[in-house]
Amino acid sequence: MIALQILRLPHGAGLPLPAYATAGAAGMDVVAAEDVELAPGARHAVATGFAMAIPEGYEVQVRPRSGLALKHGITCLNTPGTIDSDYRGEVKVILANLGQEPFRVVRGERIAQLVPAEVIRATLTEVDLLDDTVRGAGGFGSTGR
Ligand SMILES: O=c1ccn([C@H]2C[C@H](O)[C@@H](COP(=O)(O)OP(=O)(O)OP(=O)(O)O)O2)c(=O)[nH]1
Ligand SMILES: [Mg+2]
Repeated sequence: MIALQILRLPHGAGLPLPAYATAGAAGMDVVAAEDVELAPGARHAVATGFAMAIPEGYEVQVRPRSGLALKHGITCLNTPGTIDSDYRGEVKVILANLGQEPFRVVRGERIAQLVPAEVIRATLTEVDLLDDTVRGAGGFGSTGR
């Protein structure tokens, strides 16, 4: 459990803050703060009406909702979206319509979910040679279908 600070922005007035739908839900559902019509193939950074402060060492991932994906072809284009711990701007959900029909995003409807995660940072050491492995440079289906 981590504590997130959330700041409601003026256009988020009256909207529910992100919330877990059930006791065991992994993600907090996020609602849209604007109405948007998404044509097939279109994308839009949908306003959520809030900003937040995430503790250092964590991120928050923005993930699609499977119901919207399955029924309407609506996904988060950059899934999982990354909210950095030092970001203080409005959280936006980059929705894309991969379906065949126009999709209407309605203010107040749940469009995505937020999942906090621990961040492991790395240091880089430049070397002249990498160690040998059985896989070597094989990838992208090298082991068969
Ligand atoms: O779905 C998303 C993804 C990102 N962001 C915000 C928070 C994040 O901290 C910032 C930058 O995101 P990212 O690093 O993915 O984008 P970038 O293209 O690398 O932009 P930047 O140069 O600002 O890091 O944009 C969102 O609100 N929603
Ligand atoms: Mg970035």
